[in-house]
Amino acid sequence: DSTLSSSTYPMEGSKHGSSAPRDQVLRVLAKNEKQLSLLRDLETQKPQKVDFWRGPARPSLPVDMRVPFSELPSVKAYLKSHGLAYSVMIKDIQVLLDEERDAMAKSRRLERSTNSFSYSSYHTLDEIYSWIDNFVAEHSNLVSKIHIGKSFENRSILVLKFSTGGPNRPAIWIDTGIHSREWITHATGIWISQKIVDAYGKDHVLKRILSTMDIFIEIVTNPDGFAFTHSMNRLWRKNKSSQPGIFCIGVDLNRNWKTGFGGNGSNKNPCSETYRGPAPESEPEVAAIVDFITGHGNFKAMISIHSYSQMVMYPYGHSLEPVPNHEELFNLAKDAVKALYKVHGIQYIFGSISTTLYSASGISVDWAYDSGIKYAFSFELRDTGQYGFLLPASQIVPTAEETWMALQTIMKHTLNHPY
Ligand SMILES: CC(C)C[C@H](C(=O)O)[C@H](C)S
Ligand SMILES: [Zn+2]
Repeated sequence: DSTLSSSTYPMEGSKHGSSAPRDQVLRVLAKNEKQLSLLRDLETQKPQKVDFWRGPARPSLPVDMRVPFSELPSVKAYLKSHGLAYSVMIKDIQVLLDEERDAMAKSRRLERSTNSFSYSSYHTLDEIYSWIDNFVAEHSNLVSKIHIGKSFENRSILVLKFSTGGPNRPAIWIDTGIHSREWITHATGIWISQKIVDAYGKDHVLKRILSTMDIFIEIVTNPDGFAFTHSMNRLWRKNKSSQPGIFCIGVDLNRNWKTGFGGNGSNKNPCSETYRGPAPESEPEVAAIVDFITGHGNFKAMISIHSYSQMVMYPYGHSLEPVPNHEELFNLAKDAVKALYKVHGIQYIFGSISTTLYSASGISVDWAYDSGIKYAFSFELRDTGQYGFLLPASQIVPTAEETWMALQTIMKHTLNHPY
């Protein structure tokens, strides 16, 4: 029931998927709008020929697309016939998938033998949920676990609350994993959670932040999709909701929010990777967050973390209209990117979503902004395409360390600019 003909990768057990995919990821440099629209046409063909890892945005930004092995000849011919220059970015996805799975198996053996948790490895949903229980039990003075709802397939949706007391303090929201294939984001969310409890006693900025504000982190924002990336399709992006009579599965949870819902930059085709769903907040994973944040009523910042491309962006995605405090957000994004760069020399770009990347409607940070949360950002973590979503586990800690500095910059600004 995947939207792409041949792209299932049974991860557990079998060495090679049932369909030995040998899919490739091509990087296409479109010279102009005409060429970009030729690429967009590829997505809507039946059966879907390509899965955009980086969708058509602007001529200066590369388009990365995964092509099933069986479609490679026709897609390459299509590109050539339209004068679309391309290079092979990943020549055989299965090699990276095998390396990733072997690394996880090795780490799992070590974790079990030493009864420890490795912050430099990727984990399954069950491993993350049991880490959450141990983590909360170990740091109950600072952390608690909140159950904000159930996913479409009835999995618990969990949020970590970091608080030093006081009812309903001004709060900061961080979510990772809304797109299930963006594994570096869950791993970063876990590392950052650990960093908060580690640094709380020592880091004076963090101490100041937690003396007046609460921090909420939702690590697995799309649990059904995440479980599916481990079981059947590592490159799954959406949730797993289904509708009677509709063949394709899943809604893009970052197109299902009310603000700008249905605009261009989202797709009404259920087989599209950016399918917005039948109605705003139709998806339980989105409704749970909306209800929680609205019910709390005192959130001052939202940071939604994605991968990949190395960007820090702010609203709007659904319109080219600058938001009222766009200058403040531009300067804050610039400071965040500078703080990030200082750690490992990784260069991010920044700006508003619609001008920096592409128009995207029904996204979480536009909803947050229009709900009064003035400091709303969407991060795109490493890398810029060498590995894409299949970023090696060796880059988890370096990525998390630099992301932490960007987050601290935004949290400090929020603390110093109460509203
Ligand atoms: C704020 C938006 C544009 C983020 C983007 C997406 O949801 O498409 C990620 C890169 S997947
Ligand atoms: Zn994403």
